[in-house]
This record gives sequence, C-alpha cells and structure tokens, in this order.
Amino acid sequence: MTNFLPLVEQFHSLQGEGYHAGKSAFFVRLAGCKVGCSWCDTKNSWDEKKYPSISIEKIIDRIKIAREKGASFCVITGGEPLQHNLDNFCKAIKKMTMGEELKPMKIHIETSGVNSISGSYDWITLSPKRHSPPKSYFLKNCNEIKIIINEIEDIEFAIQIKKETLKQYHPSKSEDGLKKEDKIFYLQPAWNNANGFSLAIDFVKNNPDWKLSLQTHKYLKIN
Ligand SMILES: C[S@@+](CC[C@H](N)C(=O)[O-])C[C@H]1O[C@@H](n2cnc3c(N)ncnc32)[C@H](O)[C@@H]1O
Ligand SMILES: Nc1nc2[nH]cc(C(=O)O)c2c(=O)[nH]1
Ligand code: SF4
Ligand SMILES: [Mg+2]
Repeated sequence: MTNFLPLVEQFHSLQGEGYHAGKSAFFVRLAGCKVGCSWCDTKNSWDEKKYPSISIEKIIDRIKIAREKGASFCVITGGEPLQHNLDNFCKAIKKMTMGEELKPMKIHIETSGVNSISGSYDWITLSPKRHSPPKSYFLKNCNEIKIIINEIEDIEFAIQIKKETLKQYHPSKSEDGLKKEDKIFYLQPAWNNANGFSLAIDFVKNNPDWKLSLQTHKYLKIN
C-alpha cells in the first residue's frame, strides 16, 4: 500500500462546486488520470510521471496547517485520485489530524468512479463520465452526483444515471443528517461552453429535482 503519492498541487481555497460550495477547504490534487475527458480543465494532471512522489506525512503536514487556519475539510482530487490506493492516506489523515479536543479532519473526494474504492470518506462527489461510466459502488454510496454538460447527449446521460442511481437503494444515514439515498443531483455546465450552460439551465428549470452547480472559483479567479 502506498505511502507516497504523486502530487500536482495542494492549496487552501473555497470549495467551488456542488453542495459544499463556498466553504473553506484544503485541496490535494493527485497526479494521474487515464479517463481522458476531451474537455477536462485539469489536463496538466494526467501524466503522473511529471510530478514528484511525496510522502503522505508531508502532504498531511500541510493539511494540518490549513486546518488551523480554518479549512473545515480536505478534498482529494486530481487527476483521478482513485487510480491510487488511498487506504493508508485516509487512515493517516484521520490519525494525524485528531487531537485531544479535535475530531479528525473530514475527507471529501472528487471522482469519476471508474476505479475501485479505496480509503474512506465523509463525502463522495461522483462525476460520472459518458465515455467511461462509473462502478455501481459509487452510484450507491456517493453523496452527490455532478454531471458535466457540453451537449444534449450529456443531458440524456444524466437522466440515465439518475435512474440507475435510484435503483441502488441504500438506507443509511450520514452524520450531517442527509440520508445516503438523498443524493443531490447536479448539472454542471462545462466551463466556457455556452451550449452547455443553456442546456443545463433549461433542463434544471424544467426538472426541479436537479440543481445547477457552477464552478464559482473560476468566476472569482481563485484556485
Ligand atoms: C478535474 S476533476 C478531478 C476529479 C475526477 N477525475 C473527476 O472527474 O471527478 C474535478 C471536477 O471537475 C469537473 N470538470 C473537469 N473539467 C471541467 C470543465 N471543463 N468544466 C466543468 N467541470 C469540469 C469534473 O467533472 C469533476 O467533477
Ligand atoms: N475551488 C475549487 N473547488 C473545486 N472543487 C472541485 C475542484 C476540483 O478540481 O476537483 C475544485 C478546484 O479546483 N477548485
Ligand atoms: S476524469 Fe476527471 S481528471 Fe480525468 S480527464 Fe475526466 S475530468 Fe479530467
Ligand atoms: Mg477544478
């Protein structure tokens, strides 16, 4: 199991997307992705050979500092973070951020769901991809689903994913009171794609069980 991970960047910012948008968060962007979305905004992260392998303790030292400054959770993203086995990393985050009067830091993950699960999470954001659909584990266990909209076929894919997800009933309750089956379904327009924006807005207007997610950090010109 890995104690070193290829790291693109780590930064303290606001979660820009989805249910937790606007909250103080620390991001760990791991390198490596084989999913290859043509519109990916993080293509620089795909080739893990370009990045140094950093010890998980060193990564967590920065997580601890960010927490002292106010980050309320850390977001593991990428690249596709689950290309790596994250069991040790998640365990170490929990262990190293726990204090006498301090609960362990919450861990969120952003994933396409194409790899097997490893690690354990307080929040799973699943962003399913049309050309490489997610494993059913993620449809069942994620907290939110965020589909990126470029063209009409993405809306059709979103409808199909929601149907599949609702088939995977999973009656358990998370700490914040949201039932696991109460997933939140988001359409997120692909950045700078006017067609994606108008398709997503029209669909959400007519389908109130969906919400719009915007990449608010990009409007704010922050990380
Ligand atoms: C860069 S990905 C990394 C995590 C993981 N590989 C995934 O796709 O979920 C982080 C989030 O950004 C979304 N994303 C990537 N490129 C985007 C774009 N051009 N416009 C809007 N969202 C985008 C992804 O769908 C995902 O929800
Ligand atoms: N501020 C901010 N919020 C984000 N939410 C998900 C991101 C990601 O790239 O996974 C991201 C990101 O890159 N920046
Ligand atoms: S899965 Fe995520 S990181 Fe990989 S190409 Fe798609 S959006 Fe980019
Ligand atoms: Mg991003």
